[in-house]
Amino acid sequence: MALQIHLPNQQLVRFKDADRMGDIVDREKGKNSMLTAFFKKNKEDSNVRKYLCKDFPKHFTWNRSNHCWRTREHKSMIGRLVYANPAEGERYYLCLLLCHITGPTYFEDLYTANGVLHPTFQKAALERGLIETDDNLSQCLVEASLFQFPSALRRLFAMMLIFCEPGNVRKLWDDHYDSLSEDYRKQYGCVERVQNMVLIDIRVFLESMSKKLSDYDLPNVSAHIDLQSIGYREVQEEYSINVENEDLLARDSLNPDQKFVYDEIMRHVDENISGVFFIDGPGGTGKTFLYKALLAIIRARGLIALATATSDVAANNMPGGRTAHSRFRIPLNLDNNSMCKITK
Ligand SMILES: Nc1ncnc2c1ncn2[C@@H]1O[C@H](COP(=O)(O)OP(=O)(O)OP(=O)(O)O)[C@@H](O)[C@H]1O
Repeated sequence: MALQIHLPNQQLVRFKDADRMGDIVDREKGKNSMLTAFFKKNKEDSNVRKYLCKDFPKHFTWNRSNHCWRTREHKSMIGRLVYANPAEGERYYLCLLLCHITGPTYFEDLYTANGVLHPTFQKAALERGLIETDDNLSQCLVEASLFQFPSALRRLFAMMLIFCEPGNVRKLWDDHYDSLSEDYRKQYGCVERVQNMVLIDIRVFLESMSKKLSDYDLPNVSAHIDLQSIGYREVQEEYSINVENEDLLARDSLNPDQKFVYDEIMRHVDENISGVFFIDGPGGTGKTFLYKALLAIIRARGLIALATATSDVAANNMPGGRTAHSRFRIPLNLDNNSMCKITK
């Protein structure tokens, strides 16, 4: 049985389109979720406090109509918590705490570590030693700065923000600002401009992963900075894709079918004619080989070729490949008015 985990006052509420807001509130007011009922049970009965949240279903059954836990009489049941991804932030830390703390009676018990009430579950998890400090991230940036260009470091920094949830983003930024901005500091004298350029680079990476700079405790980009530079960065990113010699030479070893497609597409490029092509063939017949040859020749001419695929695995097979959702910022939930945002 999977236990639904939610942040304080964010339990799942089901309602029909026609339901009135007031009725929904009245109906849900006194209702316990699996989690709040778990707290309640712990509060009422000190004997059950020895169980972790995930083990609760082994000993209790969930009564759907009364929204409470009842002692399990017969069959055994294996419980589990619903999966939470580190990128979910606080919900992830709540799950982590619930996997280690027995008998909480309120959310406050989980916010508390070493007798201190912390403002976030993340801080409480950190104080309890359940997560590592940012030292490892900091160490990683120090190591990377020894052999990576600042542009790669900025990408790494953005990746850390998205996937590693640093506890103190501002400190990480302050500690590594010199390495993150090294190239811009050499080119430009204006301190404000350098900071803006570093932030805009990070913002581009974050936005390509559907995150915002404002989601993190980082300085703001000055309002007067040229917003076109975001588009400019994307163009720069495309121009910086390395063209492998092997892919350039692939043109000479295309088989007749591949050559036919290659010539047709390149004719459109050469004569600047728009066109849409659909290349199909059984697995292993050389479609990717052909795409690589096309991408290489177009990029070697100083033109931009965006390589996208619907899956990450397929995108990674092409140099500079990205998923279409990430590249064109395609919303996950589509309706008739959905639009993609990509700067031209
Ligand atoms: N003209 C060619 N000359 C030499 N090797 C080729 C040629 N075409 C394809 N190959 C090789 O054949 C193998 C399969 O090709 P590729 O991965 O391009 O196929 P695919 O059609 O994209 O497959 P899938 O649909 O499974 O992704 C690769 O190792 C590729 O390098």
